[in-house]
Amino acid sequence: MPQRKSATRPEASKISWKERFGSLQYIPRFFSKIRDVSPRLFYANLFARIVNSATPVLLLWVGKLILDEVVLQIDAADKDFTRLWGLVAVELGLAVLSDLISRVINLTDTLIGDLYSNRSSVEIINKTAEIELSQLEDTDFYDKLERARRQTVGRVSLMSGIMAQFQDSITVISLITALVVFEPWLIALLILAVIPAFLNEIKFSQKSYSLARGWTAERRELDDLRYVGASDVTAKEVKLFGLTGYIADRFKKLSDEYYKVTRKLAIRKNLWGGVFNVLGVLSYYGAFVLIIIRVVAGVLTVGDLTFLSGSFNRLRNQLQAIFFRFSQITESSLYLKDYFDFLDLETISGDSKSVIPVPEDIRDGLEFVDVWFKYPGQQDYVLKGVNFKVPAGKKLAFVGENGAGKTTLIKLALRFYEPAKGVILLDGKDIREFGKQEYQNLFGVIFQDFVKYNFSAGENIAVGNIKNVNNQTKISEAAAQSLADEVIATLPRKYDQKLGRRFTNGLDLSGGQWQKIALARAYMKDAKIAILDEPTSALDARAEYEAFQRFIGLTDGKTAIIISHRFSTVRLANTIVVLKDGKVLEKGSHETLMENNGLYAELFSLQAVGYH
Ligand SMILES: Nc1ncnc2c1ncn2[C@@H]1O[C@H](COP(=O)(O)OP(=O)(O)OP(=O)(O)O)[C@@H](O)[C@H]1O
Repeated sequence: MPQRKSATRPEASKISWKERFGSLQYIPRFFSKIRDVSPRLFYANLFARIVNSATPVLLLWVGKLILDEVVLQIDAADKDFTRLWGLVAVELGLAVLSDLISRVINLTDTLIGDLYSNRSSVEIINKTAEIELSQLEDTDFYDKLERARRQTVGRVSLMSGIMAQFQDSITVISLITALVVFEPWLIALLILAVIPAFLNEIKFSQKSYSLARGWTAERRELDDLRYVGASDVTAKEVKLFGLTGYIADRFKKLSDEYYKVTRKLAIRKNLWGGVFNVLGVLSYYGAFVLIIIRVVAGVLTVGDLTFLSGSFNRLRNQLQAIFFRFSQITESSLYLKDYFDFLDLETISGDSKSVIPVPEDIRDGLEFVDVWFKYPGQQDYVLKGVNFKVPAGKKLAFVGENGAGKTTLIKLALRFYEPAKGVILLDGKDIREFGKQEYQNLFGVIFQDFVKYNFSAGENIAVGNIKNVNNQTKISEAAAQSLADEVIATLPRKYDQKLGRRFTNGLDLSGGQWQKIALARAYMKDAKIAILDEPTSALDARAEYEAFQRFIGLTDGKTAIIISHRFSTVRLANTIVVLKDGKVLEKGSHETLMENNGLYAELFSLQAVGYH
């Protein structure tokens, strides 16, 4: 594995102040989404915050009145504590109320946060479904998706952050008003105390975002290494090949590099933060001394002293919190930009305006006419002028060496990608003219890398046509057709047996058993065109032969494409297309190809020898 040099690292891709603050424009859209999750909770939260924003200044004010009353009573000849106890009761009431409201705020924050995070996860899942495979395979795009996904939790704290900001701003306004009325010069001191710390905060949070963003790919690599090094899926190989040291080492190297840059930034941020904080403390004590002097001179009362110094201190802390949070908010809203960018992403090849209906029944067949294709961002063509036809109701098989382009042909037939040149026709019509969804619905496809869902056995079959997830008859029939019923009969909880090892009570199957389950998906829907891309490679030779014979028998009269490396299977097809380096080398029935004595005949004989 080539080691990358630190010099080639994306040294904190620069983000301008405009970009930084520009991202705040996403906040209204973000809030309207939050409100829509639950207007009741949202407005309750807002109301509670408004009420609670007034309590600090009220508490300080009542505290001042209490002290003044105490001083009054000390000197009074006729002591009367009625007012004093009344004030203490008010103070107590305010404190209890403030605590209760804080709890309401916390509760509604959590509830809205949970609801919103659930909803946005669903949104991301839905959006991903709309996106073209070619986009999903693009690294830049994948980074964007990654950032959007990672932020599900971050967005919740962003919400409470903004709400708290709103609440604190009201508190600050009330405290400032109190200070302006009493001692306006205190405000000047206050500005001196907080502005430098604020600028420092902004500067460093911007740097840390740039850094994290610049390192997205590396952080993804770290995640991947963490997964490879510590997962049940990889454990077998990692242990056997003794890879732990190698993986841990790679992880350590990369994470150390990342740590070094983040440490440097964290130290600088905290050093400067410390300096500016001292400035803040000095200004507070400056203000304190000035107030004391005025109290001693008799201009202010002792109550005023506690009120003003309390207000000043509270205001300083509150302002610092606001500024600190502000930089967090602008940082999170940069992620918000990633999230909305993702949601707003144009799905590239949407249907053209005038789509034509897909055929009810395939009459002519599926035809590739001089199809050329290369993967996005790649230099070389993977398909180079491919021509073949799957006549309606017939079975066609692809054979060819690894990497010849068989799966790519399927991806093109399914419109996951578009040909660079040439055209694919269904019943004589360019497949791009059909509505994509309707067109893709014509197919029943099982890929070689089919997904092993951590669902029940029944659901794992039903995914072939999820509408029928509750139709046990249909699921059992499909299982019987693919011989998955024999596998299911051995499971303790039969169709309800959870598969996979991820969850407790889950049961893993052998490769061949999984394939039988996956194969059953092909029988779940009455697809017009069935495609099996090597989903039977883990079956033993006899089982695969049997599976295909059944498949051909059960889909009699249906159009089907089969990819297999086993010639005993391939020969069952009506037409066989031999691919080599993205070109069709030969095509015809088994008999014709054997007579031709070309590559097919050679490979067939080679395998036949292997069987004897
Ligand atoms: N997403 C992709 N991006 C770039 N290149 C790809 C991608 N998928 C496949 N390729 C390349 O396209 C070529 C054809 O791959 P394809 O999967 O179609 O081969 P195949 O004939 O199905 O092989 P196998 O028998 O091993 O399954 C290969 O050289 C492969 O490296």
